[in-house]
Amino acid sequence: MLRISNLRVQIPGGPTILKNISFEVQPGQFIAIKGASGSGKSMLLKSLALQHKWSGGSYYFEGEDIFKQGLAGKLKIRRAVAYLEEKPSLYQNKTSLKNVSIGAVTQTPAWRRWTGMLRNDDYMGAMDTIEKLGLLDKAHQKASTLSGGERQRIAIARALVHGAKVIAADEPVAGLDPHTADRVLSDLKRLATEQRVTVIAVLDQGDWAERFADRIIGLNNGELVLDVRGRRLTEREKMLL
Ligand SMILES: Nc1ncnc2c1ncn2[C@@H]1O[C@H](COP(=O)(O)OP(=O)(O)OP(=O)(O)O)[C@@H](O)[C@H]1O
Repeated sequence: MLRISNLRVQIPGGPTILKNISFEVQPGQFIAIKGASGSGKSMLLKSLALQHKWSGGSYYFEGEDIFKQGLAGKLKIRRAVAYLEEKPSLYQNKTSLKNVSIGAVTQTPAWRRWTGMLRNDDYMGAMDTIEKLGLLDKAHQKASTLSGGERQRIAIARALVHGAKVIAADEPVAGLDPHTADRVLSDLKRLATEQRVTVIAVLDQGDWAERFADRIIGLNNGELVLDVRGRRLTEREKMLL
């Protein structure tokens, strides 16, 4: 579904943040990214979502060479790969439902952001997705009153409603209590197994990666040093990170 070859990100006149990163991603996989602070985890997710410029490498999405397609290719990725920040930005004064249906700031025409108007099919689709994430009782609550875990799940619903096939979540459980973190990751896991949504999440703390992911990718100093499937990391592998 995604094929990344020799991804390189260099800051102009500055350091190289990612070097020769290559891997493939299948639909429905739940991939955890691990690595020390500054190893390039966020940059990798941003690069996959084309939120940061690539300095080199090739990017195939569903068999098509994205960079050869110019703007059309970039728009495809922007739609298909949703980058979720650690603390998702929501419109605080709008309800969960409006946040989910209006969409992310970058994807929404200005007039819809201002009016908050919804079409009927937007409304139904948004409510269905909110229900799938177990937040039906929060649909009409203002975003400013949601808990951290609820905000994460509303951001996930928003991404799905707007056509995301890949959720690239940057530390989605940082700062959440264990019960809430479990809930967020269980929802992501369910989306992966039942709806074939691909999840790529930075999961650095505790054993979340081992518990939820079916694959762990490890970064060290901008390089991919581990790609392990279906098992825990060995002590020797942990030393590589
Ligand atoms: N725009 C930028 N300009 C210069 N350096 C940058 C830029 N963005 C990231 N970096 C550097 O790239 C490196 C990797 O950053 P990144 O945020 O991807 O790390 P990370 O693995 O997510 O770290 P953490 O776990 O601390 O969030 C860091 O050293 C960071 O300072």
